[in-house]
Amino acid sequence: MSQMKHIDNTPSTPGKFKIEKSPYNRLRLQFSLAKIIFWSLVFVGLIFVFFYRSPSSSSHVSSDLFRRSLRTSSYGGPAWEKKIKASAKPRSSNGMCVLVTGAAGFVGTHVSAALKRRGNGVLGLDNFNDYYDPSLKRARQELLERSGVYIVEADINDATLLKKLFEIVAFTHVMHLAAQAGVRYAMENPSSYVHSNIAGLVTMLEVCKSVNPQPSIVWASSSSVYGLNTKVPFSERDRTDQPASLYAATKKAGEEIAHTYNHIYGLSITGLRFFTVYGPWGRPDMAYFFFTRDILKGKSIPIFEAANHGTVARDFTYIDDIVKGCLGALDTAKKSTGSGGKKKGPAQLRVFNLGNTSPVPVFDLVSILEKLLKVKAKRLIMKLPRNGDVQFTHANISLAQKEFGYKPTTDLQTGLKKFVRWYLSYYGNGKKSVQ
Ligand SMILES: O=C(O)[C@H]1O[C@H](OP(=O)(O)OP(=O)(O)OC[C@H]2O[C@@H](n3ccc(=O)[nH]c3=O)[C@H](O)[C@@H]2O)[C@H](O)[C@@H](O)[C@H]1O
Repeated sequence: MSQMKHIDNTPSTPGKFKIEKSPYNRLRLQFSLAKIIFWSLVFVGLIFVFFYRSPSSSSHVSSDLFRRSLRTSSYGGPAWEKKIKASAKPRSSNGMCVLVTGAAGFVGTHVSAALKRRGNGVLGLDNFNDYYDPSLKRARQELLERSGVYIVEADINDATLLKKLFEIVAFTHVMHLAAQAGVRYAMENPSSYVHSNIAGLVTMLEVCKSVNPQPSIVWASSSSVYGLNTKVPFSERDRTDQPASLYAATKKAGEEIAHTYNHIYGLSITGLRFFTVYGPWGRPDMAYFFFTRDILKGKSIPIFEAANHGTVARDFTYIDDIVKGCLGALDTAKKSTGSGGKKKGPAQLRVFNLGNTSPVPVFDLVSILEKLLKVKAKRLIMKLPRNGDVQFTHANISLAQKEFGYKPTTDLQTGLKKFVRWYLSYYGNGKKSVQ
């Protein structure tokens, strides 16, 4: 009888679901249905994740977007390629042809203009981000366009675009200046440093290693890699394993990444450790720049001092000297040895300090500005914040001097005079607002 009951309760065909008659079986059916629905959803979800989140498909998505933008906007098309070719064409047939990343930036603009002036082919690349007033970057772009340098508007993380640029032009050199700069901002927006200074650098090197011929690369490292090093003046042989800010750490990481790409792929790479570069068309986030703005506005300026009233000083380096250093590094860069992503032999790997060799206390910087602006500064003495600033920097430049005759010639007084003249002509007497 119990067996009968069992058989009776077992459905023979879907149409004969006697189970419905039993509350227990109804529950079991509902449970099974719920299980089927649940696992189906999980399955569909996994398929979704696989197709939409896998690196290869996301690169398809981005390359699709790129292709779309090639067709519809300023990217792509014969007119776009013509502009690129014209900008990158050297005056003489065996001349250098340089891709300058961060071309609308402070150093990028000056280096691009100098290269163009001496007859090199130059193409700029910049993402025009709003870390500081983008209208200043646009003004620099206009300046460059007037001298025949075209800037492609894109991010260095856009590998598809980078590859496309190398298809259009066989760049002999890359001057890689695009970066997230600023020591203190790294506390506010750390990921922007990883995005530009690490991921962006790797993207750029990946493209450079895979193209044929591989270009030689010169790129911007920073004096900040010396971090807590106390041995002065800073020499390239000194330790750089104690960065004091995330900015410094990403630049130091960049130097190690450069070693890897040189070692594995035969890329010729030169890193330049810039020491607090200043001058006309400079960066508004830097002290000399916003001190000028605030002194003119009658606002107080925070001047940092170290413990026990210790002097904070910088080896301020004028932009024209830095430009000479960049050109010297490009001119002495040997060819990369790899091709098609394969190393054929050892390649050049260098690091140079580009500083001024005479540190000046920030107090003196302010005194010089007061005289030039003819306005008394409202000084607000503050303790050096623990957010990345180091007490002093001082470059030993003998290596760059030996290798390409680097010799800075502008003292802070002379350089600031040129900066102030530019500032007043660009912004007026503090009336035009600086963001
Ligand atoms: O050589 C570098 O590798 C770096 O140089 C630059 O960093 P820094 O040398 O720190 O320049 P910058 O901020 O102008 O401060 C100058 C001085 O003013 C002091 N300072 C600063 C701000 C303030 O409010 N008060 C103050 O006294 C401050 O303590 C310092 O002593 C670049 O920004 C950076 O991107 C990187 O390229």
